[in-house]
Amino acid sequence: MTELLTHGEYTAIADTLDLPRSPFIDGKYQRGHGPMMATVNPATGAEITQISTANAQDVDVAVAKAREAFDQGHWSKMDPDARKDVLIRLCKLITRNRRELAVMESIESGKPILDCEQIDLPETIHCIKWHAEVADKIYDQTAPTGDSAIAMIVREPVGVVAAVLPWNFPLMMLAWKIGPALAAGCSVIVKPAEQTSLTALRVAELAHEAGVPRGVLQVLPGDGPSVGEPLGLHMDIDMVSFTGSTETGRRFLKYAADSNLKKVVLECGGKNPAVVFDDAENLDHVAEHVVNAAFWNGGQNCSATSRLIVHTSVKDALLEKINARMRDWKVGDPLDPANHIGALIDAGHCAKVRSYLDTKDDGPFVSPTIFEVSADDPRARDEIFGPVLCVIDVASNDEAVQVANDTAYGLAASVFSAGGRSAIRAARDIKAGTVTINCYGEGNMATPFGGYKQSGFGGRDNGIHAHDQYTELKTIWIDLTDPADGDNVA
Ligand SMILES: NC(=O)C1=CN([C@@H]2O[C@H](COP(=O)(O)OP(=O)(O)OC[C@H]3O[C@@H](n4cnc5c(N)ncnc54)[C@H](O)[C@@H]3O)[C@@H](O)[C@H]2O)C=CC1
Ligand code: BAL
Repeated sequence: MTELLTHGEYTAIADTLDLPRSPFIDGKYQRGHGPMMATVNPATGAEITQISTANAQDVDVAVAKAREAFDQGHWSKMDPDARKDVLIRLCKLITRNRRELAVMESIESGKPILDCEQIDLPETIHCIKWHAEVADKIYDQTAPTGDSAIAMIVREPVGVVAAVLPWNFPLMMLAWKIGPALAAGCSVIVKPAEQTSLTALRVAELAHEAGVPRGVLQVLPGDGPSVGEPLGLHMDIDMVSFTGSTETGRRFLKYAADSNLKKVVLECGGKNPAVVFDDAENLDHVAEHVVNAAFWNGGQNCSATSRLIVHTSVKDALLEKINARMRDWKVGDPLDPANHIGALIDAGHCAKVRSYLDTKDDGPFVSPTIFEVSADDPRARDEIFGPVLCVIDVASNDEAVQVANDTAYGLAASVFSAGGRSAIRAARDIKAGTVTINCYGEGNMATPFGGYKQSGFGGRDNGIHAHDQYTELKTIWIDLTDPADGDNVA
């Protein structure tokens, strides 16, 4: 585990960061044609720097460069083991610069430095490495055609990919997209969320230093309408991989329909249940997982547990333990390694989260909050995306599963029960992309992540399955019959 520095040492690093300030296009930072945009420290409200943003004109240039790079084949047709080596080099460069990246991430996103150092940075490196290692281990197939033909089913990189990212895990979501996309041989244009551009820009620079050819990884900072929309509508982008709100995800489906039917993969919102049955064992363990799941990253996590659906018989005992644990979650300055919850991303988001709470305080910090509500209360139905846990008590285990499924979302869920069969039955019955039993988690890099219903569309991040997103299947049919034997035309 990364050794932490002191609050003062992190502040000193923050004061001396060399910050990227423009789009990264064609292997270098270039001034964009959009307006200058302030990037702001959510914890202090202070401007960190001004960033030159991209606009539709820059999107056109970046797409042309990405296409040129793809068609030249220096990356897309590079031997997979050579591509792997370059990506491993990138991981080494990220590791060498991890402290700088962790601080950059913390001051721009409000995430606790503790998480940046011990979760986001290690996971980012692990993700890119994992997919790099896959690059030279995926085999193509041949189909069962019989003796008269051989049909090869080959994977080819999908082409030019736009990765449109959220602000809640700027580096990790970057890695979830570029890891498999670059490993597959695609050219990638990243649009970071407007609140969090810095680390994506810096990683693109490091990727270039590692040997990723120019045009293969480009980063266009800017807002949704100025950069996201032209990417979504572009006629020469083959695919969009998006993580963010369901509302914006829906827009990308429309953009695709209105342009070139580009492939769209969406990882969207959630209202994720933790279901606690009457036979749940070790309520301390349950409380620990529920608290982590609800409040990690200030609840700004698409897979955060935001509904605790608990059998009446264990509710009071469990809530007592949850309340006791919540007190350990310190909220405050993200650069202080003692804090577990930093600042929420911006004032607009704080106002949204607070509109569900009774508190009248303001400022960027929101303390963890628990409500007991009925299943139809808006707090139990809307994605609040803050450190807020709604508790719904139920009279039976069957009712718990029914309430768990009573949502438009289906990203993640957890089931706590000592009964192996009933827990597995519940895991099968809950409509969600990831269901954990007697723990909370998103799986690991080897397991696919994505949602049912309005939580997702078109594919999965992570696991070998992520590579399916970024490849097309091509059939190459070879006729083996001898023309001299007669008419072979099917
Ligand atoms: N699934 C997840 O991981 C996330 C969910 N959310 C949810 O979404 C809510 C709103 O947060 P936002 O930052 O507004 O999310 P968003 O979905 O609007 O933003 C995600 C990305 O989409 C881009 N975008 C926004 N509008 C666009 C448009 N018209 N065309 C193309 N691209 C566009 C943004 O610039 C950003 O890069 C949050 O309160 C939360 O409930 C937010 C971030 C991540
Ligand atoms: N937790 C990973 C995906 C997301 O929250 O955006």
